[in-house]
Amino acid sequence: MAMKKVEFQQATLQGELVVPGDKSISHRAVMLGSIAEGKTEISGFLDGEDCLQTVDIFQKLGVVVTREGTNVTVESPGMNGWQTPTEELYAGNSGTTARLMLGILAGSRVTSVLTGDQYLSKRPMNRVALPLASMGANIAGEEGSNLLPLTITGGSLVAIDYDMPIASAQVKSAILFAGLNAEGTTSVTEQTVSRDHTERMLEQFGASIQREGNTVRVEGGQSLRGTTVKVPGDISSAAFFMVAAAMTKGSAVSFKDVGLNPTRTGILDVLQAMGANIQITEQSDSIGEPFGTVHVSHSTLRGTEIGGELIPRLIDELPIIALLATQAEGTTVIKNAEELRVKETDRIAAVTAELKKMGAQVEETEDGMIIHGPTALTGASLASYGDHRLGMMAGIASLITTGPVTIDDASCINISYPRFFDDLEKLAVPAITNG
Ligand SMILES: O=C(O)C1=C[C@@H](OP(=O)(O)O)[C@@H](O)[C@H](O)C1
Ligand SMILES: C=C(OP(=O)(O)O)C(=O)O
Repeated sequence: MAMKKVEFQQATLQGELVVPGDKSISHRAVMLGSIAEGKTEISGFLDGEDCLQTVDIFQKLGVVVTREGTNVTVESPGMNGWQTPTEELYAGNSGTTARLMLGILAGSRVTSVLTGDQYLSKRPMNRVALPLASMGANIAGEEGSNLLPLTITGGSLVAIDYDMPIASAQVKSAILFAGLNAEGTTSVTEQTVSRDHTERMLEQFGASIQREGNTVRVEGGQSLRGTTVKVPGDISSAAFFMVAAAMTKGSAVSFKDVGLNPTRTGILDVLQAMGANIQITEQSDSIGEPFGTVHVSHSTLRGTEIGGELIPRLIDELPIIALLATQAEGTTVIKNAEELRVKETDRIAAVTAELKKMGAQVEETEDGMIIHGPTALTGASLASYGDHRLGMMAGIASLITTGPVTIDDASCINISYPRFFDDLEKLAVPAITNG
């Protein structure tokens, strides 16, 4: 437990920030690099706990993964050359690791046991285990449980056509990974489009996939070859400081080389709809993923409605968006976000409870929140629930509260943004020196 007191006395944020590498892309680069035969060189890798857990799992499978800071090299014999692990494969707090590994291990030649921390062990795995079972996967829980720990006995799989009942890139990716090893052509159809990093990266590794409308098809039996992956900055991490810059007077921050994949940029749409000043420059997609520099500066904000197809495009940003809404004039409605209830914690209940402790006017609904603003917030003792996004929301809240914010356990922030407080201190200029 690392309790942390944060006091910024209504600071202003100014300067330039290079946020850490994208978490979703970092996981997938190590996964595909390990499935592929040969050498994969990754730069800009996120050295947060979640992605390091993915590295550790492949090392236990006999893949040589070496890391020097944010440069990672993966040397693999290809997935048919993996060794049966002698230890359990521990996914830590990472839902992405657990769900995607189920899809990968199901079609491998090894038997393994996948485990997770106390939070991950409560998160639903049936969303992947059931469609994988219909492909012939052998995944078994303890005494009939469908939660982690799960034993996966790799074996031959058959293709399926899967209509996704929920918008989840983790489910889509798990099925596509399994489809790579299945007999026939697997298709996944989404009602609402979720992040498409898996599809993009499969192509980078030499796989042939077909994308038609909301359907992706992958033919089984393809072999992948190692490649070079450049990971852009994580817009989900940048979102915390984007919100901070938008809501604190006098702030102006530039985010360099941040990922701008359209399936991830819902935060920019919301900031714009709320009246924030945003400019995007230096755009490029030379690395298989669009990226660029985003400039955000303070302005008066108004409430907005967030729901429908926008939700998967900003799902991890909703805790910090809820804080932003407390500073906007009028009402912000967040709906269709019931997926928040099965993240690292129930993020609807947790965000509502923590914002209320600071005096926010926020109401919990079944599938979201209703927030009225603007409200002056007061410092409070906040809980992170072991959830990195809650911990960072509390850290950013300290910029606008009168009095300090105390976070019961801030160590969970290392899951996705180990340098979070360093970056916060680097950008913060005490209001008093700014006049
Ligand atoms: O595929 C991914 O990398 C992720 C997908 C999302 O989860 P769901 O697929 O459960 O929506 C997101 O919340 C998570 O942080 C990362
Ligand atoms: C939900 C998240 O991640 P995961 O599902 O990988 O634990 C997140 O990073 O906010």
